Amino acid sequence: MTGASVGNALILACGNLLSVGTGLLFLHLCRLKTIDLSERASVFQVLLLALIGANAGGLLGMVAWPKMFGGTFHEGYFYWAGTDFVNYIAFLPLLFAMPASRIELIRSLRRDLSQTKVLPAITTLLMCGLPVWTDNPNALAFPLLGLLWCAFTYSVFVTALLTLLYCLFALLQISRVFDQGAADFSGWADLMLIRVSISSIALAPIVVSAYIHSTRVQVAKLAYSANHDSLTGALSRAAFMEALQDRMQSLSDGQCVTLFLMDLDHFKNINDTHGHLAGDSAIVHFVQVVQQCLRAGDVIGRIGGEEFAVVFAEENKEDFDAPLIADRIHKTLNDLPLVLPDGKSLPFTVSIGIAECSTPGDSLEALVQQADDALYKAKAAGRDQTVLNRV
Ligand SMILES: Nc1nc2c(ncn2[C@@H]2O[C@H](COP(=O)(O)OP(=O)(O)OP(=O)(O)O)[C@@H](O)[C@H]2O)c(=O)[nH]1
Repeated sequence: MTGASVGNALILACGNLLSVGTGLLFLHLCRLKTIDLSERASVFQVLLLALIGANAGGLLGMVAWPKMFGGTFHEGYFYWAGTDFVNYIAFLPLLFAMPASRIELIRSLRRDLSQTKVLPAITTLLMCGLPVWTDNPNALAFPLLGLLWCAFTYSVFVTALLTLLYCLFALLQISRVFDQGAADFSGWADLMLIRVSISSIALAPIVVSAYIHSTRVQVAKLAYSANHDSLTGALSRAAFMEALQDRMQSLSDGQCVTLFLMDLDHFKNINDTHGHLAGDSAIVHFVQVVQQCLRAGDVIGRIGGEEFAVVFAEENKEDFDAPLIADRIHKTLNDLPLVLPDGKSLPFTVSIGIAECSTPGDSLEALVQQADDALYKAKAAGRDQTVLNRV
């Protein structure tokens, strides 16, 4: 199909198989199913994979080149290895950054190349005009600035896609200039050198993108652990107070902010009788029960050891029935007791203090104080019940 003789076609196919097979063997020996480009070390893995695969191809090139084109061994090695290296660097990042599903892929493209974010891609495209206009291979480094802007703006996948397009464009441009004799190439060595330089240029945006992505992932993890309780996943005290403050500030006429303070009853007994681990399980179980009784947008926080709070999403003062929700929590906790590892169930109860405020400008401290008073009353009245205070 390529016009090569059967023998040559066989050699080309063997070269590709050897190169790809060696790369796969490398992944297998490193116990890597794939390379996660959001890891910082991933670019070095891609580089190593490309070098190993390209060198395997180069070894076959040493044998094949003199037979096919009558050149020397070392020409065969450099041509073959260089071509494979550029191909690997162009395609591997895209392969490893490819989203798992087609839906994810389309979503990623839509998100990154939406009207508001398309400028870096367009700028890169325009920058590719300079090498075309000048027919000078040195100008092929010019679009790197645009690609780096893309790396700062887009996901690793979209950056890898744009980088691949740049590589294809650059390789075509070099071949065109080489074929026309438009530039001062002194032979295959120069051609290969510039191809390998293109792959180095192409690696730069991938390095930047992988670094930015892994930093974002780390920051998101840190932010999550700073704002959430590690045992239950509920908001931490500080993050909950911030959410409550936001709710109070966005309060408008006709709405109310409702705060639940909930404290597990005789929790010390659970720890003393069943051990601390059972106590931890009871805390986790309680949060799951409460979450079942809430709607999306309602926020639960862990305020202290066995004390929790809930603030509800925007509520219409007339329609919202806070005691009804509290009753649902009591009932669900009663119906679904914690089951211990030995199969025995461990029933426990909760006391709930509710405070509501419907006047914009009321203070958060007053609301918390009212809920705390209500909780104290619920405890004093015998526990396993709810008391409501209105600010
Ligand atoms: N297992 C476990 N226990 C906790 C945790 N945080 C707090 N506690 C325990 O919760 C208990 C709270 O005890 P108290 O404040 O006396 O309250 P209580 O026994 O629940 O009694 P009342 O609140 O008056 O009904 C203490 O024994 C704490 O050690 C936790 O994360 N895990």
